[in-house]
Amino acid sequence: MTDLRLPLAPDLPEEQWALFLDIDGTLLEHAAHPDAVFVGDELRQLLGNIERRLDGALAFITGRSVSAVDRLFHPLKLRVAGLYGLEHRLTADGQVDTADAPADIAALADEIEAELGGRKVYVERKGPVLAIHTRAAPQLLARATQLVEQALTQLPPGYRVIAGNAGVELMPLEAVKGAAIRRFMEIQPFAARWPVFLGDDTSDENGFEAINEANGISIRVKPRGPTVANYALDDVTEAIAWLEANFGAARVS
Ligand SMILES: O=P(O)(O)OC[C@H]1O[C@H](O[C@H]2O[C@H](CO)[C@@H](O)[C@H](O)[C@H]2O)[C@H](O)[C@@H](O)[C@@H]1O
Repeated sequence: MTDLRLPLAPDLPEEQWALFLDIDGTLLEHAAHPDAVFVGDELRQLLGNIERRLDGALAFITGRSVSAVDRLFHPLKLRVAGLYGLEHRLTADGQVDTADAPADIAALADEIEAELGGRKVYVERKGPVLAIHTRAAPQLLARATQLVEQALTQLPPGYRVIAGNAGVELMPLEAVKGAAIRRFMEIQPFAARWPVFLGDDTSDENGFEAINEANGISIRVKPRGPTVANYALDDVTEAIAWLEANFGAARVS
């Protein structure tokens, strides 16, 4: 991992780009609850314009489920890797392919919710992925992490725990953003383009690795810790301004 003092993302030259975007903390400011984020019409319009200008080579790469993404950005529908790549929608209007879950984690979610649910902790059930959000109760992050790590010991092999942004998530090992990006890069309209990925979180690091391997442009928004990304942008506002400047109305891919 490289130093935190990364150069700011530069203006990109005219090229055939493929753009991959994390959502929370990159395109959207964080909110107290996952459903409380704000998606403005300007952002919807910008993303729609970019999608057209890149001939469709734009995909969300997110920890949210595809259905949650569609609800947030409605009526805009884009290509998506949801649940860290356990779900894929390879065309904007296509079907959602979902990987099999190694185990049913609903009972574990019930147990964690029974202890923490009434204490401002939100247990987000995403099928094979479980997110415990402690943004509204930061003093319970350590306990939430402990409970999820205990849950891991009750599951068959094939799961891992990662730190979320103000929370912790339990997910299958196959849930990795790098694999999701590589999958898109094998198909049209992404193949043979130069990949760009903007993300802000630990779970985005492996996406940056996939981008770096392909000699693409990896950008960490608001870097707070070690990162393998090549460039940085200060915050969500700067990320959107950079997207507008490089892929928005004034530019053609
Ligand atoms: O991969 P991402 O698109 O960045 O999604 C990561 C997780 O984002 C959401 O949780 C985070 O954002 C919430 C809204 O700001 C915030 O309340 C929470 O504390 C954050 O962890 C989403 O709810 C998760 O499912 C995603 O995995």
